[in-house]
Amino acid sequence: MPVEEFMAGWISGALGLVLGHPFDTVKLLGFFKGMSFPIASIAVVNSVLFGVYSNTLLALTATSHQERRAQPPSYTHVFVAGCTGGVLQAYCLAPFDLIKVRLQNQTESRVQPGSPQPRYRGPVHCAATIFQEEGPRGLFRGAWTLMLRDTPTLGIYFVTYEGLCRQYTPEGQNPSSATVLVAGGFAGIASWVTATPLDVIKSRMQMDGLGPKAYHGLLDCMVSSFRQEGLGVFFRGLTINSARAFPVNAVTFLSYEYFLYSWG
Ligand SMILES: C[N+](C)(C)CCCC[C@H](N)C(=O)O
Repeated sequence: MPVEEFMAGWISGALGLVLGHPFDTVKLLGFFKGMSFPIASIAVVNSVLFGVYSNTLLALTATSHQERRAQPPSYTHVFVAGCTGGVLQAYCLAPFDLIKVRLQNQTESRVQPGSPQPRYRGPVHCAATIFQEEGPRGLFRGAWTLMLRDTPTLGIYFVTYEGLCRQYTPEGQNPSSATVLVAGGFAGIASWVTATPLDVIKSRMQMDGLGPKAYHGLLDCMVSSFRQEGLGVFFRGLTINSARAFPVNAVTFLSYEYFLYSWG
């Protein structure tokens, strides 16, 4: 199994995340809360995504990354490979994402004297507490929704990227850096726009392990969120998600292509 894609995915994911940092902190309101942790986890997760994507394409089309410019795979194959990468990355992401969401939603301040002790003192303490209070399966709370969020939307991600690259690149050539940046940026936006409704629901499911249960499952969470807050609830965070998605994914794809090119 070719491993360069895993390595390129690893490094490019980390680079993309550094750029996304300011956007994530705005999204959080509490600056830097829960942010050191995703830097480490995104590298692992992105490596799984790109590695599985590329190796699935290899299995489907018998072409390596280098051969694919001359013999481009069909969009159906790109979509299926993206979805496959999406399923596995969601599974790896689930516990990290849960911890991030729990830390982000903590309102108690750690620094102000006299304020109540925060429930979680940091990512490791958070993981240990969830494990103790909610059991090992508790660490995968919301994983199913995360998988539903990421599977089709990562298919869309790679199809958008490939489609835009092909559109603006003469046949048989490698896309220019500018093309990769723009295609990567729009791939991120397309993926996040379609992922946002389930992203909202996913975070609510992840928070639901604390205190009395508010929802009986994914469908119940969707219906009651809709009833209480209207259709707009499914688009919460859409603007900030898209604004963040462009630079993060432009850099992710550029560095991914760059590393594969220079190694290959
Ligand atoms: C599928 N969904 C849109 C949720 C995630 C796309 C992941 C791409 C990148 N790691 C990023 O954080 O933007």
